[in-house]
Amino acid sequence: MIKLRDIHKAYKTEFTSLQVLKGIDLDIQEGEFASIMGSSGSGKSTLLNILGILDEYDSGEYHLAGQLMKDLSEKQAAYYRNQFIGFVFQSFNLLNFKTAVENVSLPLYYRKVDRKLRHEKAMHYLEMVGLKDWAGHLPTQLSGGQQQRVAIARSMVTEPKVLLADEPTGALDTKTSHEVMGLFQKINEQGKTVLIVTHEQDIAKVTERIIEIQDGVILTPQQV
Ligand SMILES: Nc1ncnc2c1ncn2[C@@H]1O[C@H](COP(=O)(O)OP(=O)(O)OP(=O)(O)O)[C@@H](O)[C@H]1O
Repeated sequence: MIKLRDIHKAYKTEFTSLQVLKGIDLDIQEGEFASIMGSSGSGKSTLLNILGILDEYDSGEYHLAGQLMKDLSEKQAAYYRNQFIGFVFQSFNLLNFKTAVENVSLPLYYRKVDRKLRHEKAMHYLEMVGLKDWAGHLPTQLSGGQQQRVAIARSMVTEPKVLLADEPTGALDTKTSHEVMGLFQKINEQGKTVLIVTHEQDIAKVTERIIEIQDGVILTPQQV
């Protein structure tokens, strides 16, 4: 599903260049449930943003579902992102003036899905995350864990093949974190490829595979 070869990425300003990814090689098979672990600044989010086609890389190759992701136009990038990727963020990124069901259905609005179908699908995914009865609530009326569930439902509503989550439990307490991880597990069991960035060992342990990143490279199993 995902194949990275010798990926390099630097953040450049006029006078400085910070090399963040220094030759990433990684294969993720369809249906995997994996986490990317590493200390702060090791390049986890940078890597996830490249995987999610939210950012570009400088050199190397990224193949998503057999397709090389390089020099894409805005339109092409949006196409692959919409087609393949769901994204969940640490800070939920919900619209506070929209209800839970409106938040979940928003990606379908952008896809010009008609109102009735949008609502049906959004309700289906809200039910999947256990929030059917909270559909009419605003994010501010929900707990952090509930808000993250809404965000997960929103990421699933377009039926992506790959779900990427950047520190999805970073703003949650331990109990709620494990409930949210249980939800990712359930989503993975339904056949989705799920990749989670975390710096917490006990969160990573929930996944089937832990990928360790250190100073811009992935450690081999022998190094971990
Ligand atoms: N847009 C940017 N412009 C310049 N430097 C950046 C940018 N984004 C990240 N960096 C720098 O790149 C390095 C890696 O950042 P990244 O966010 O990928 O690390 P991380 O492993 O996800 O860290 P954390 O766990 O703290 O989120 C850091 O030194 C960071 O300051």
